[in-house]
Amino acid sequence: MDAAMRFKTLLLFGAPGSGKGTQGSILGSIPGYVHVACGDVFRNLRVGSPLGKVFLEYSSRGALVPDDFTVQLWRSHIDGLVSLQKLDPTADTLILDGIPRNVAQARLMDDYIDVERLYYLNCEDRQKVMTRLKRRALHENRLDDASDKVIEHRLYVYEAETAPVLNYYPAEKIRRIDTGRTPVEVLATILDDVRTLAPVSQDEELM
Ligand SMILES: Nc1ncnc2c1ncn2[C@@H]1O[C@H](COP(=O)(O)OP(=O)(O)O)[C@@H](O)[C@H]1O
Repeated sequence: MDAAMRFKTLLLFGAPGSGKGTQGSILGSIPGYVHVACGDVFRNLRVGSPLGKVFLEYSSRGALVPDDFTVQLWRSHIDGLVSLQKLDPTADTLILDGIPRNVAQARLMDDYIDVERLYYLNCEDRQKVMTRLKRRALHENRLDDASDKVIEHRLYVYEAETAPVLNYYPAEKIRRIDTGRTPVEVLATILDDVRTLAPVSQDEELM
């Protein structure tokens, strides 16, 4: 893709259970913003399909799915949104959650996305994170968060493979947000910043 055609993108970044999905789905309901959660793209694969089997094989033990496979799947999901006209590459801003999850993915995605901000949702309280993940596992029937062992492994993978992504993007694009607070407070902090980046609407330009 032409470099000038890269998707304007805001990244939601943070450990499992840090609230990326909660914030992403709210932000994605704002006109002009489209939320894509990589985990949801995987979970929507049919369990019996070859791709669905690959996903289950890795996610059930809390491991990352291989990079090429992940970025290709993400890319075809995005292409699908564009062809269904749910995403307008010339006007919309992508809100990505759960991808890139390591530096190799960040590199593979550079051709497609222009990262304007990375919101680093950080929760110091590990116990709070464990509680959130277990509650979600019960509600959403998620295999990966059903056992302490798998959760521990997911948190380990985050520290070892995902956290280094923070050094990949320029520091001035990163905003660190404490997610020990309520979702409303976290949202307000993100929105305060998002509005400084929001494109001026055509109506305003005409005024
Ligand atoms: N970008 C990615 N790269 C590799 N694996 C991924 C990626 N996104 C999701 N997965 C797989 O899907 C699982 C669930 O991801 P996700 O729903 O984003 O969980 P959470 O937000 O709780 O971390 C991960 O543990 C991993 O196996």
